[in-house]
Amino acid sequence: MDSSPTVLVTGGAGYVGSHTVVELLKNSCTVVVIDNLVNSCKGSGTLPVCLQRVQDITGKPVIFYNVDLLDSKALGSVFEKHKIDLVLHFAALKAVGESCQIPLSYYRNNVVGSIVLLETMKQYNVYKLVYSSSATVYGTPQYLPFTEAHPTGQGCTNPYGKTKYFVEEIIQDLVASDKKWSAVALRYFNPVGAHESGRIGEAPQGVPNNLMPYIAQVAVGERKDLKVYGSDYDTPDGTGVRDYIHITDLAEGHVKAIWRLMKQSEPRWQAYNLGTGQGHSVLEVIHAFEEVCGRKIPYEICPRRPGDIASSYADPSLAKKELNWEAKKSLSDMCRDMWRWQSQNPHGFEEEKQ
Ligand SMILES: NC(=O)c1ccc[n+]([C@@H]2O[C@H](COP(=O)([O-])OP(=O)(O)OC[C@H]3O[C@@H](n4cnc5c(N)ncnc54)[C@H](O)[C@@H]3O)[C@@H](O)[C@H]2O)c1
Ligand SMILES: O=c1ccn([C@@H]2O[C@H](COP(=O)(O)OP(=O)(O)O[C@H]3O[C@H](CO)[C@H](O)[C@H](O)[C@H]3O)[C@@H](O)[C@H]2O)c(=O)[nH]1
Repeated sequence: MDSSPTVLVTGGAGYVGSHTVVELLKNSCTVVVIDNLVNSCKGSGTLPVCLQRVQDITGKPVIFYNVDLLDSKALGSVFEKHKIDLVLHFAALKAVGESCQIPLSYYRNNVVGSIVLLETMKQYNVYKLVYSSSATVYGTPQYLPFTEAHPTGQGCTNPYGKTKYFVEEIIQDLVASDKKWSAVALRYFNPVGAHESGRIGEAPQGVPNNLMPYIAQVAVGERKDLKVYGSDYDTPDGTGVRDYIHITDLAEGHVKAIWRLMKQSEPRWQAYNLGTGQGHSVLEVIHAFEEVCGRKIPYEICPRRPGDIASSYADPSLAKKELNWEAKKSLSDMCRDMWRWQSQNPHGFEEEKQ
């Protein structure tokens, strides 16, 4: 990195945020995290456990504030205390099923929360933003692989997905309104795995919604068997195909995005796909996981999960061209690191909770 910016990371105690903080510290950034801990590890000291472990991994300090995005006064006081150069905005609620039950909470937290953040940034003359978006904004594929030019918003079937789309639109309007702003939306495909140290990883509260954490909990004996949602899709083996991406590769994509924003002279908006470009079926993931953990993953074939699509994978070439980023790690690497994290921390960060 040319210079070493001070980066505000919203939601930095979460899964993607904590892994990205490691990469930021490795790249000599000063990191200020805000998180209200609604979906993260807790802690006994001044730092949540996951960020204590980030400090152990990197040997560098993390500045942390337990602040809710919706609390504009508390948020403003963080901007008062630190000269922020750029914001990475991860904080959001992300459970698809829950978003259908409590949509207003999702719109308030993810959309209003983002607006409060953008207003505060403007108030403190901070105009550079990296936004955590999702391949979910593409909805049902009109073609594959998804390019950034694929239509967005039309097939978003749940409130969570709509919040990701709406915030992208809000940011684009803002960038168009004032040339001081520049923003990058990173559209993640399916982030999985854990830091190679096995010290930080994804720790879902309750029953995992996503495939890889569920498989890992079956492997470690926390759950009996996996339900495979559908075997009659139009895919090579009939099960759903996704573009799984190692969390460390994803985290590195954020550093590349920062680099670009720091250098960029023209104000602009750009979305980038962060994926490997390769799809893997549910059965392929199960078998890859069995290889690394040396255990059988019992599963049963069940009906399709409502709202699921058959296949989703990225064309990641724009990120390679413009960010000089590409995913390096294989499905086997993802499973190996996931297994190390899960087997060393069968209850996530819980042992160290108060
Ligand atoms: N993990 C995925 O599969 C995935 C895929 C696509 C996009 N994303 C996006 O990436 C971002 C991070 O996802 P994640 O998997 O790390 O989720 P996560 O739940 O692990 O992390 C989000 C963090 O934000 C915090 N948070 C939520 N609302 C907040 C608020 N109002 N104020 C302060 N903090 C708040 C939570 O406590 C949590 O620590 C989200 O925006 C999500 O929509 C995630
Ligand atoms: O217990 C499970 C869980 C999942 N699956 C299957 O595994 C595949 C992956 O499912 P995930 O829930 O892990 O991931 P999704 O692609 O459905 O969704 C994730 O990626 C999307 C982006 O593409 C959105 O960001 C969304 O919020 C996020 O959960 C799908 O075919 C799904 O049907 C199972 O068979 N059993």
